[in-house]
Amino acid sequence: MHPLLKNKKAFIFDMDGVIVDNISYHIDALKEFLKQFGKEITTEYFQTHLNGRTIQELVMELKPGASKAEIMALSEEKEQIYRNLYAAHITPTQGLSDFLQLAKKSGMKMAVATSAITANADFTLDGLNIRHYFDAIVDSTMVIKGKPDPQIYLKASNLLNISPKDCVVFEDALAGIKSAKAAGMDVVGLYTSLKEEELPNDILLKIKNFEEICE
Ligand SMILES: O=P(O)(O)OC[C@H]1O[C@@H](O)[C@H](O)[C@@H](O)[C@@H]1O
Repeated sequence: MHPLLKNKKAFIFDMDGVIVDNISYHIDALKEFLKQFGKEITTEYFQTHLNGRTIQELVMELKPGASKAEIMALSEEKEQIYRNLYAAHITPTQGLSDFLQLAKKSGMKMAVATSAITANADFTLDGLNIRHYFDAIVDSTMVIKGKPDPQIYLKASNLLNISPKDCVVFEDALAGIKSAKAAGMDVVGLYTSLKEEELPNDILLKIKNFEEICE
């Protein structure tokens, strides 16, 4: 285990871009979904404005005044496109399985805190058969405010019963890093979705994948 992580008590994992390196599939799915609204996005716009935020919030911007049921139906529509695209490719981020085993053996509490909807969390955690590693799983349907608000990370630390200062968050997205820092947690940034130099510098570590911190 990396020396900077050893004296922490809990690891909280973001899901998309961290547990799976899948952001290009989300971008393709979103482009497809947005066609019905006559909208187009660039990869850069996605990275700076949308990655890590909930699809529900985006749907609310696309359809002001939509009911909760309409928001969830449209969110599910986009996420179904994503799951169809990614299902044949689902793979854990390099080194993840070894890292989860190592962390579990060293007594670390672990949680997932994702802006995804429940169906996507199920798809990923059961698809990779890793649900059993986690003491808590928080998705976007369980909080009122999504990332960059700190609520989701605070809820995860609360469920683990570990103080924020003893938690390390693994994140790839700018909104997610803001959320974790606002919750008072240290962040390990994965440069999966963004380039290394695009991640902020005021974080604990920048890594390409979990292999780097397994020893
Ligand atoms: O990185 P996280 O918090 O797991 O985020 C998941 C979300 O990331 C966003 O980028 C996607 O557009 C969402 O559809 C997805 O649910």
